[in-house]
Amino acid sequence: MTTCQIGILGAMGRMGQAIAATISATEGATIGGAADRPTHDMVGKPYPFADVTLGGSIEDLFRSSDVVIDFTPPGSTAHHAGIAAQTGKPLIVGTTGLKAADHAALDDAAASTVIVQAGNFSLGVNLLTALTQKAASILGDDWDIEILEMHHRNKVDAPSGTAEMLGEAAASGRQVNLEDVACRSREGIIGARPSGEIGFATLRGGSVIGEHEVVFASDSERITLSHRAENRGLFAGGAVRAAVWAQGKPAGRYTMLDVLGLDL
Ligand SMILES: NC(=O)C1=CN([C@@H]2O[C@H](COP(=O)(O)OP(=O)(O)OC[C@H]3O[C@@H](n4cnc5c(N)ncnc54)[C@H](OP(=O)(O)O)[C@@H]3O)[C@@H](O)[C@H]2O)C=CC1
Ligand SMILES: O=C(O)C1=N[C@H](C(=O)O)C[C@H](O)C1
Repeated sequence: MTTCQIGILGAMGRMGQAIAATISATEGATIGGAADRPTHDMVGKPYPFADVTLGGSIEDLFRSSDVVIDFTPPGSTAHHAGIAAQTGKPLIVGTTGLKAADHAALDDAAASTVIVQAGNFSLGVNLLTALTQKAASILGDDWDIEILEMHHRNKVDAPSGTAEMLGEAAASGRQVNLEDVACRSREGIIGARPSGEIGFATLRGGSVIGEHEVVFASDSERITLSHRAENRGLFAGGAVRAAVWAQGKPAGRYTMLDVLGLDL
């Protein structure tokens, strides 16, 4: 069995550390390299979670790896996608808060390599998106859809990538474009809720790993679909599974649903 050498980008972060622990416990996978922000204090020193030196060069990380997993803050994804395209090595993107330009760069890179991108790599959340789409396709506009999320105080983007995935699933179930019906924040005298709106609410506090609820509310009953992450290992496990899956796949843009073989 050949070993998949996985490079970790954002290796000193919360997710980087969880990914290192997962790779170390995964048969058939090893850490091909670890890199973080070039100005990070630890660059050039031994990476505490594997027998490699922490690097600051993304190009070097791609060179030493078969596949790279990227969980870095928003802002660098388009750059990372460009290097994946140049090297032809698969890139697994967990970063959230992506903008249209990031998605365009990922689409471009997917012409020459494998890109797997997901706002959430857990099995439970990906199943929740399927359930959300199904419920939204059955329930009419007299059911209001609201998506609630809570995360730790250090999260920098809102709504979460998962909330956006759930919003996309609800909109697709209703056969509408999310951007035409989304309301991502409310304040002041906002008037009555428009029919067909898909609303979002963001909570931040403490060390919450990730909690999401999709509420379907009618005049006489309410359905709530929810997911709670108990640790970061579930995201890391999904990302490492995606990295191993990506090896040898044809160039293209994929999601965790492709990796899991779930057909929405
Ligand atoms: N899709 C999914 O399933 C999940 C996605 N996420 C997403 O992953 C991302 C990271 O989350 P988390 O690990 O909690 O964040 P952290 O801030 O803990 O970790 C990010 C790491 O990346 C480093 N970094 C910053 N800029 C760069 C760069 N240009 N190149 C390389 N490394 C860099 C940071 O260094 P420094 O702190 O010094 O700047 C830090 O060590 C977020 O967007 C989050 O929403 C998180 C969990 C699950
Ligand atoms: O930043 C986080 O921590 C998380 N981010 C992802 C998101 O934005 O949905 C996934 C998970 O909920 C944790």
